[in-house]
Amino acid sequence: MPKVLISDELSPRAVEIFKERGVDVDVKVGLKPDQLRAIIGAYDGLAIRSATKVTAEVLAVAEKLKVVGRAGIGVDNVDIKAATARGVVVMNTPFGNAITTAEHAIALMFAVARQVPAADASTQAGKWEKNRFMGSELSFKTLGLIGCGNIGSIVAERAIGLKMRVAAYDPFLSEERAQALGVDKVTLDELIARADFISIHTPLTEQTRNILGRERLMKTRKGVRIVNCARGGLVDELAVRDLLISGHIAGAAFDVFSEEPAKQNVLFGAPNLVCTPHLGASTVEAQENVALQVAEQMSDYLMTGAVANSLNMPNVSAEDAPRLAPYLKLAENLGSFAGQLTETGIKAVSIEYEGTVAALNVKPLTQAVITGLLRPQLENVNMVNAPILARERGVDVAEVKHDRDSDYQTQITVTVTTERRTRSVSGTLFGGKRPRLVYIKGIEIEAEFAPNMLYITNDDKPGFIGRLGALLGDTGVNIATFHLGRDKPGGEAIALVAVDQKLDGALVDRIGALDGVTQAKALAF
Ligand SMILES: NC(=O)c1ccc[n+]([C@@H]2O[C@H](COP(=O)([O-])OP(=O)(O)OC[C@H]3O[C@@H](n4cnc5c(N)ncnc54)[C@H](O)[C@@H]3O)[C@@H](O)[C@H]2O)c1
Ligand SMILES: O=C(O)[C@H](O)COP(=O)(O)O
Repeated sequence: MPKVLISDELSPRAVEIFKERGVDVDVKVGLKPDQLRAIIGAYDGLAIRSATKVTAEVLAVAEKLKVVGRAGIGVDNVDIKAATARGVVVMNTPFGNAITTAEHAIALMFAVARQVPAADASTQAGKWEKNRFMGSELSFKTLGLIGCGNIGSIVAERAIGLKMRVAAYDPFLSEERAQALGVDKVTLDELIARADFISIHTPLTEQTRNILGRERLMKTRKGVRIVNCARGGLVDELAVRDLLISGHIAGAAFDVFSEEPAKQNVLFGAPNLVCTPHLGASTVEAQENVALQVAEQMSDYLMTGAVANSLNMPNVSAEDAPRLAPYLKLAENLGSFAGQLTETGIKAVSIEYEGTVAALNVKPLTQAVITGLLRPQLENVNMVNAPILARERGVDVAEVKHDRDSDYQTQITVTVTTERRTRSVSGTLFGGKRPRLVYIKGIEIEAEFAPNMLYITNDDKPGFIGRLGALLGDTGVNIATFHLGRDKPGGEAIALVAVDQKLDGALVDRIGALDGVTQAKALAF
């Protein structure tokens, strides 16, 4: 039974879902980094929000970990590169809290435009300062959105409903989408020059860090109001403080901070500042959504191999997962076959899909081929890190789908090019389930993959089979199956022999020395 650790506050729905789906679950919230490191080795999955930091150090000791599930959107607290390198799938729930967060941005915009929190504190302190709190209408003002993805788009729709004009800066926003939303697609400079309100909705990445830095903030319109419901680190907090004090910025609302929990921050105490403690996603509805979704996604992955909303793996739907399972086995075995026969550096691999398989989502199959191909050289390779490891090693990977009839109803061909040669191997599924080799180097041969196999190439001359059989018999090796193929009579022949035990190196050398043998290799699947 796979075991998951929930290390941040999640709706209890998550625990229910994990249990219903056969996943064991522990809830341990508020662990310090060293406490997390001490226990993470026991878990197959880790479910988090934004508090737990999934660092390279944590991942290094997460021996069994297969999946990190983020109940929410931002994954800047997960070292995705390190997770990928260790073969850990990282998934999030990209939509579950988007409406809630957009609503919070709108709420903060109103709060800062009408100084609601300060007016509330003053009123409850019995001051009745009716003339102190002069606000600004939102209607007909320009809202500048930096980032117009899921949350930014919802903010845009709501703002348009409030009669605001919306200008959006987002390099990935198409003109058509902007038109459909009713927003002006602008450059960042245009946005800075036009906006009365600026709301930021990008992830925190190396490109977006400090996107509202001091220089840019100083170019904003005097009296601008700024809302950050995305991530600390996107806006220069010290510059905002200075500009609030100077009066250039009329108000600012921050839900997120460069360091969280933000017990102290340079912004605190600045005039017309509204702060909330990272509450963007904190509604009952959003928390139910993300907890349920993350538990479903993680359980599906652990129990069936289905992958949804992953940031480092191609998605595999729950429907596709059982259909792909036998193909994954075939793909990995074909890659492994090629990898075990490859002694020198691999320069390129081409994976061709024909027949039924070509209609499937083949990305995971390609990753399975690369996994099998690299495993003889790299022990820790798996489907998640295989593409990166291949890229790091300069292996060019090509994936081709053929719309043509093949000899078999479904066929995968793996062609590996090394410095010395190009070798191809093809396989199919018998009965839709059982992986079979059907061609090696273009030579027809039909064989199942077995745990222990002997691969031999030899000259097609009489007497070889007898000599091989005698040697195996004399050394007590039992033959399970024996398959032969050749390119032409008297030409190059291949023998693929499944045996009942692991073959030792000395015996393989003796086989390699038999008359007519050009190569002998023990293979394991
Ligand atoms: N305060 C909260 O509780 C809370 C809740 C949910 C999400 N968030 C934050 O909000 C962010 C946005 O969430 P989302 O669901 O809209 O994500 P999203 O991926 O749908 O949208 C992000 C948008 O930012 C754009 N973008 C990327 N780089 C950019 C750049 N350099 N300049 C301008 N735009 C850029 C992308 O093209 C994309 O359209 C999340 O990454 C998360 O950090 C915060
Ligand atoms: O990225 C997110 O989903 C939000 O920042 C929410 O974070 P939280 O789950 O810690 O509230």
